[in-house]
Amino acid sequence: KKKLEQTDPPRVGLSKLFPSGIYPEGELQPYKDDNTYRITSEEARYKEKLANEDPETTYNDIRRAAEVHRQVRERARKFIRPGLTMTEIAEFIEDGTRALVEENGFESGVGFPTGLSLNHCAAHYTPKLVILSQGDVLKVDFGVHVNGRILDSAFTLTFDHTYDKLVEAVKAATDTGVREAGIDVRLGELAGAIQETMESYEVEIGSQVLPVKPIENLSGHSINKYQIHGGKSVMLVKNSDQTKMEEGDYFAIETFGSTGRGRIVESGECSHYARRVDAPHVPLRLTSAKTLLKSINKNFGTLPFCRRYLDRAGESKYLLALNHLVSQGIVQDYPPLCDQRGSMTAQFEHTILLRPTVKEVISRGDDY
Ligand SMILES: O=S(=O)(c1cccs1)N(Cc1ccc(F)cc1)Cc1ncn[nH]1
Ligand SMILES: [Mn+2]
Ligand SMILES: [Mn+2]
Repeated sequence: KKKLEQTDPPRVGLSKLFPSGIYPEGELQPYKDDNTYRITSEEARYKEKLANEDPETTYNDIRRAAEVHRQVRERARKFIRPGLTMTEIAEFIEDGTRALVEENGFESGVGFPTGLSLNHCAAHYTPKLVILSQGDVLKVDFGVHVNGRILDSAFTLTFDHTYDKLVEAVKAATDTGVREAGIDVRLGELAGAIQETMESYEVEIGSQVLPVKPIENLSGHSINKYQIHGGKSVMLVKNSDQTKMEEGDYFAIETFGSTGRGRIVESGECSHYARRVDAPHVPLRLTSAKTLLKSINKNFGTLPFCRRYLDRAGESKYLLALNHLVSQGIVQDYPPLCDQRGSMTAQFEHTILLRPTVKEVISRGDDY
């Protein structure tokens, strides 16, 4: 009997490819110095067993999300070529994600809007009527969730070799961040390690030699159930944040390098939003805001969404209501984050899990 395989474009739900319901573990990295445990190794193994005893546990959910991410991105990397529009690329990724994760209400689906940030723009940017060009540096950042466990991973695509050193610098810096992360590691220290790797690279553009700068006001972040930003941030430059990474934390380790200022500003029309987990219960005067909030709660809860997703959910003429929800602090806006025009930025991002006995790089693939 021929083995059932994934198609291209990707459309076969993963439950068909993994009938056992058990999804592959990510890359395991031992913690740097094992004696940092606050608990004995027997206790650690016992906790491990509890958390991992049957395939329906949390670990298995995010591993399923990671396998979807790997299979979609493997095909997206081949599909994405100059001449395509950003909308065609976003729809390829989201249609593939929805099919493979077998989208089903709040149990599984797209984790957040696909980010397709071009050139000097680093994050939260998905231009509509823009066509990809040969010289572009494209950051592809998309998410998959299973039962609210969000897999957040991103990579950079280029179509010529001009910025190879920038891409190499950021891939190395993200791998440093992944390698140095661990239970009890201080966030400020981890940022210093990332900065050191990033700054050891430079890019030769014609006769110019440009240093690769970490983008000082972007960061990695902890991730909670249905909450893309869990409250802890991993900056990309050394700082005095003594906050420690803790056992059981999920972290998105993402680094950004730039040939520009190394600093982003919010710029352009916002497309990414999310209802705040701690949204205040303010009485809404604007009826349209009340109905839009109901639609956001029904369709997305606290998962990030974008205007395309509101259209897809049947909403229309919602901009005033959306801006009102933002001004009332009920919805958080995530505008495009861009360095100076003419500069180039790159990104790589992995989601890791700090298990009691071992660090798991859940989103690791043979591509990055
Ligand atoms: O910049 S963030 O807002 C942030 C970083 C640190 C603290 S909050 N952000 C979280 C997020 C916001 C909106 C989304 F639609 C998806 C994710 C990081 C990120 N963007 C893409 N991948 N990862
Ligand atoms: Mn991301
Ligand atoms: Mn992230």
